Order: sequence, then structure tokens, then C-alpha cells
Amino acid sequence: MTQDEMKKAAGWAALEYVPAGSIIGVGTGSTVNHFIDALATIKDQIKGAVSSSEASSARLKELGIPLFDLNEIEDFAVYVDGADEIDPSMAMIKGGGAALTREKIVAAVAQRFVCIVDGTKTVEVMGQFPLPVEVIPMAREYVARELTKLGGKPVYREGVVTDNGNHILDVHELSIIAPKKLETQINAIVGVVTNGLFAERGADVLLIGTPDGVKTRKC
Ligand SMILES: O=C[C@H](O)[C@H](O)[C@H](O)COP(=O)(O)O
Repeated sequence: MTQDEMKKAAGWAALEYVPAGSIIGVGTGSTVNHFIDALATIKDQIKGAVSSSEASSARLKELGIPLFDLNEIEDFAVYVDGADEIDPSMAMIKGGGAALTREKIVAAVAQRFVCIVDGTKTVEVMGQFPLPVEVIPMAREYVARELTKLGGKPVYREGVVTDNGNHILDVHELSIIAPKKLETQINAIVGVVTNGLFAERGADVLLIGTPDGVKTRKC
């Protein structure tokens, strides 16, 4: 089974968590693209979607799923998104596709976070995947120096501008033994928009695509 087949299996399995008649929070990435395709097959049974990126909005629109502005919604039941790494406490690293800030905002409003991954994304301790940090462009070098003081090796993701017009630093070699503390510490650096640790708001349900079928973990 290829990695993409595992992503597809997890993406389609998430349909089970979509309540009829509701607005669905939609994340970003190759796994979510499978979920969007699945969602399109039941589009007549949902109200629509609130999206976490321009890329997902374009795909949702193309498949005829109505889009809602987050400012028009007080709350909604489910947010479905992928992850770059997820640990046993359901904390995640996200942002490999540079969509971390909007993802964190949409996830914050949702009642439930359903994370969809292929079997390569589950880890005991996070940090093998470099941690993405979205920064205001003029603060990039200052933030990089502060991240170095925290023990990381920040690398500027050249050529990438986020949907919010900002830059990304990918922080290598961080030891992520206390994800909630690190999430707060990095967010406190002036010039950081947000970082890709989703520990304060982790996943509630995890669907893992594996060669033996989709496995489920719940908080
Ligand atoms: O910014 C991108 C997101 O956080 C993605 O959800 C994450 O990178 C996982 O992406 P994929 O499903 O393509 O592996």
C-alpha cells in the first residue's frame, strides 16, 4: 500500500464524523484533499465548509461545496485536518504546507478535532519533523535568533509566503518533550504569528491509514 493510499483511506474514514446538516471545518494538505473529495460525495447532506487555506477553498469551491466565513459562525461540530507528526497525547506538529495559522484558528472554534494521517505520522516524541513557525517578515532574523536560544536550528523556507503574507522558519533539532510549554514559549516571541505545535488544542479523534485498515484513537 502506498503512503497516498493510506492517506486516502484515513480521509474517507473521516466521513463517519461528519454530522448531517452541519458546517465542516476543513484543514489543508494532501490527506485533507482526499477528505474534500469524500465530502463532495455527500455535499447535499451538509450545509458547507469553513476552510483553513486558499488551496482548500479552491478545491472545495471546484467541487461545489459552499464556503462560509469563520466570522459568520459561532461554532461548529467538527474540524478535519492532517498532521506532520502526532504523539500519544494527541499533540501534533502541523504546517508542512504553511497553513498552520489559519488551521489553528479554525481548529480553535471547532468542538472536535478529527486528525487524519497515514501510518508514518505517529511518533512517540515529536521533533524529527522540523517545527514550522510563521513570522512577520520584518521580524524573521530576530525570531530566528530567539529560536536558536531555545536550542533549535531555524531554517528560512525560501520562496514561501503564507496566505497571510508572512514567512516560515522551519526549526530543526528541537527537543519537544513538553509540547504545551514549548508552544506557549515560542508564541511569546515578538514577531511570531504562531507555531505549528498543536498541543494546547490537540486532536480528539485520530484516524490512521495503515496497510491493515484504518485504526482509530480517541482522547
Ligand atoms: O500546513 C499544512 C498542514 O498542517 C497539513 O495538514 C500537514 O502538513 C499535513 O499535510 P499532508 O496531509 O499533506 O501530509
